[in-house]
Amino acid sequence: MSDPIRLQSFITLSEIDKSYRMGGQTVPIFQDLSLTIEQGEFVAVMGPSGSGKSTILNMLGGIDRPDRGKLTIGNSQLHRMGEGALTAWRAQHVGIVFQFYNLLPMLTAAQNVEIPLLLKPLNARSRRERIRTVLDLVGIGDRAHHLPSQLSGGQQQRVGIARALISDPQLLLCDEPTGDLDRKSATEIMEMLQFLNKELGKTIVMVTHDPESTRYADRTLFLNKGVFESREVAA
Ligand SMILES: Nc1ncnc2c1ncn2[C@@H]1O[C@H](COP(=O)(O)OP(=O)(O)OP(=O)(O)O)[C@@H](O)[C@H]1O
Repeated sequence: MSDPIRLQSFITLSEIDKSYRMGGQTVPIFQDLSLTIEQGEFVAVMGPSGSGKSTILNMLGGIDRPDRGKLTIGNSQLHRMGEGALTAWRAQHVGIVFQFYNLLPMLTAAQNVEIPLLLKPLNARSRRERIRTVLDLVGIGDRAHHLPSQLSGGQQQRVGIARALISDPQLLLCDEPTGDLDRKSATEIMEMLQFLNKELGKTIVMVTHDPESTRYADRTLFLNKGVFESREVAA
């Protein structure tokens, strides 16, 4: 018998309103925004500065909350969760990859990757094994004891991806993952994300300004002033 949960979308934003308070004024970002993303999809989001791309990523990561509407990811109803529950949910279900890597400069690659595990009840050996596994997976097992300053931009981003993967989340949120990289490193990082999507089944939502990077996605969404435009991408 088919499992009805599997027939639902993995991510559903339904009639979302979101605004910010600025100097006593309310600035609306989204009104009635709806979107669905399937499990295992790789979705790119493009759009001009200020169109709301980061706000969407923040809501999907449980960092920011909608003012109104429903946001479900898997079986979790994020719009019903308080801050503590969202933090716990994020630690288990989401990995975030940043444009400027967000690595701590005084920690080695392995120590940076370990950070999300610090609050988990794991013994030192399983911790070390998991770290080694993800560093090998992203191709920098031989750089485990290097500091970020001893790594190239592409290698630092691999450490960032390893840190995002360490808790084995279903969802990866990538905020301009190639924005700080030259073309060759950008291509390597996009091939890595494609591998994680196609081979490991990670659902990926990636904000990008780089049309080349969208070629790796199943679907590209264009956001303009808080509204998704329907237009085709020239691959
Ligand atoms: N914490 C906040 N307080 C007030 N306004 C905010 C806040 N965060 C975002 N905004 C506003 O919301 C709008 C959307 O911002 P957002 O960062 O989502 O855009 P973006 O598409 O990611 O832009 P960029 O490409 O420049 O990063 C902008 O007008 C921004 O000024």
